[in-house]
Amino acid sequence: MSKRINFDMSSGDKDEPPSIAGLNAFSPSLLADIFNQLPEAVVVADMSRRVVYANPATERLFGYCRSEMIGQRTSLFYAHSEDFNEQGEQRYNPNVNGGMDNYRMSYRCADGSVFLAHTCGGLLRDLEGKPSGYIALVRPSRPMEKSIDTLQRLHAISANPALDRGARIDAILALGASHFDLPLAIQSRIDGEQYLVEHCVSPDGAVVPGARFDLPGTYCVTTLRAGRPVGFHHTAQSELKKHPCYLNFGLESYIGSPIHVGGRVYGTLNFSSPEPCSPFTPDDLIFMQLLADTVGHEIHEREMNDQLRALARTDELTGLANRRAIMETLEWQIARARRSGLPLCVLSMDLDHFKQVNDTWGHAGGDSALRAFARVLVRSCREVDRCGRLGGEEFIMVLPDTDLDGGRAVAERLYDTMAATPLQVSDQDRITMTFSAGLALLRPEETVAPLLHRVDAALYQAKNSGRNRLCVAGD
Ligand SMILES: Nc1nc2c(ncn2[C@@H]2O[C@H](COP(=O)(O)OP(=O)(O)OP(=O)(O)O)[C@@H](O)[C@H]2O)c(=O)[nH]1
Repeated sequence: MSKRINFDMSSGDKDEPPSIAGLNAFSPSLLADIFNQLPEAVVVADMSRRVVYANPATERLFGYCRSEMIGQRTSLFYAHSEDFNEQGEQRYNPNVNGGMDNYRMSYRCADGSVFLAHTCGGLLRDLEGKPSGYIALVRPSRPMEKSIDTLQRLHAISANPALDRGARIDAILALGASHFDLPLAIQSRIDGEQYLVEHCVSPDGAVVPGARFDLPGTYCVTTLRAGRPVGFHHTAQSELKKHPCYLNFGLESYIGSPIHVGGRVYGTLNFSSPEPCSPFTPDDLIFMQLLADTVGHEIHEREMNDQLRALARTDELTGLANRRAIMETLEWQIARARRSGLPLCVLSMDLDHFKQVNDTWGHAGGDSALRAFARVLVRSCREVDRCGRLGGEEFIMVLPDTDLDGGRAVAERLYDTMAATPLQVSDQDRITMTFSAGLALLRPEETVAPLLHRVDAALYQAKNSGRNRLCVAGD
């Protein structure tokens, strides 16, 4: 049968904290067991403020081993000696009436770095109520609950169908900035020695998407060299104090990770601040990796979607725009020409006697000729022109800001190039091929279908009147 214990939690007075008298008798090692497991640093000092106990979390947080702390004055931990004196007046003296108290304090680690932390501390009294010493619990800035909360938020962002991929990355940056309590958040793409900001959270607007920096001038060069998450919480106190990023931007604290996309290093995710912060824990670095992996996944998905979209709009054989893509371009260019009042021409082309190529050199020979013709088209047009393959041996060119004279000039150039460029149909053979073409100028108020109808009619006319020629569409 289990032993019943009276924890005596029900103090009659609601303002009094519950008593835990009896617990010690139940388990004398209880307090030590708890202190050993706590993520908070627990320091107990005697009446002269010399350390008599420090738990394992104190060693981790401050970087001293226990023997270096025991017997030392607690001034060892303070960043500023005046704080030690002030706390001695306010809290850590036998004359204070209150018990434990919560406050924030700047501390200094064994390596000289400084951090801010929440502290709960005050006077201890013995069983007779006489002052016996002092205790302080120093809480690292990110307790476990905060990490769980951040994880839940991260999941909510990734699973939110209302957010597009860019909005998700922005939301992850904001989440990471709040998690680490570092105001500047950047997702970068690395392009050679260039650091390109793709997404950022920058409270003062000092960094904007599209900004470029030399990679060696950023802390991320360190992260990329390490190939894993890296964090430093007080640059002035570290070997990075001569780093150009510190000299130019004065960023005291930084945590960052490489972003991997499809097995390659894409860029970095990083959070930073002009202020020093609490030292980063191993958990922080794991968390950093998790955020960077999530961003990497979003970028990978975006790239795959872009590739799929491009594939759905590309003619597989020639790499030109396919019918669907060229129709969209035409719609868009017609709307643009209406707004601008500038002319728009469409040139439709069909290789002559193409069937004979297939019959002589086989389908592969015909495919080779189609690819070679596509290359001629791409080489002959301006960047703003769009070439497409409608199917079979029929091709089209959309020529913005081009009148009929301009369209004729394009066609003539193509005829000259084709006459001078035999197309490859097999390993050994190249043949000179001709094509027939129809040209039409967009009329006011005309839409895609009637325009294409007129171009087709002109092409048909070119075929019927002997091939290897251009006919211009009339009414
Ligand atoms: N190799 C290859 N042949 C294709 C492709 N698409 C259509 N063809 C062939 O292209 C040929 C078109 O023949 P026709 O419509 O008679 O045209 P043509 O021989 O060029 O004659 P004209 O246009 O009147 O000068 C057919 O043999 C089709 O099978 C393709 O993607 N690859």
